[in-house]
Amino acid sequence: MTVAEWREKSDRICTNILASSLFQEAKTVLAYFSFRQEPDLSPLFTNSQQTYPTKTWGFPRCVDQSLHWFSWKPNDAVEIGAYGIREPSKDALIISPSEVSLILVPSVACDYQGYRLGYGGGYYDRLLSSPEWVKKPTIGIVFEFAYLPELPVQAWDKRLQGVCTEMLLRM
Ligand SMILES: Nc1nc2c(c(=O)[nH]1)N(C=O)[C@@H](CNc1ccc(C(=O)N[C@@H](CCC(=O)O)C(=O)O)cc1)CN2
Ligand SMILES: Nc1ncnc2c1ncn2[C@@H]1O[C@H](COP(=O)(O)OP(=O)(O)OP(=O)(O)O)[C@@H](O)[C@H]1O
Repeated sequence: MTVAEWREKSDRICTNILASSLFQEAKTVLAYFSFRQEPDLSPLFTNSQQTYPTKTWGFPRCVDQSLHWFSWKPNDAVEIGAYGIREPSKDALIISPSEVSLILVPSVACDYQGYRLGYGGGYYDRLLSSPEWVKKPTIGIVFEFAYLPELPVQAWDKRLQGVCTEMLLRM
């Protein structure tokens, strides 16, 4: 994918997310800082869309085998964490599960059943198997070419409620 195509498709994904009532009604949203060539959601949480200060955005830090969530807003510090992925500072405000109304999940691929392929750390499967997170609305974020009829499923794989591509947001 060229950088221009990546930017264009990422922007369309952002537009689809912005149009959804689930997003519009969410006060606190968990997202991710794009790495490699994942869809880039940064237009949503940097100044351009002005979701700040109306929304609180949470981003993960990898701590041992778990994801810990911290708030981040434009101009806050970012650190380079495990795997070379950007992370909020560990001194940022902690986001507690009770305040979270939507999780945007980075995905290598998603299937029509909502099953997700990630980078193999098992982080989101572990997160979504714990009682305080299990009922949270989740949207897998993928480019259309990675939205597939069926992925191989393992016993621990958790289904996502929705999938968003540059073509559609399906819940
Ligand atoms: N942008 C972004 N942030 C994220 C995630 C993500 O998928 N995307 N994560 C989502 O969990 C966590 C990081 N998880 C990761 C898990 C594995 C690898 C990784 O480099 N895996 C090896 C293969 C390992 C294997 O298959 O056994 C690789 O891809 O070379 C990177 C990140 C937290 N933050
Ligand atoms: N609920 C869980 N409890 C303990 N271990 C788990 C759990 N879910 C997954 N794992 C372990 O995590 C490992 C990686 O899982 P998988 O390959 O599905 O990761 P992934 O979804 O691609 O990764 P990521 O979420 O980090 O992008 C597996 O070996 C699995 O044993």
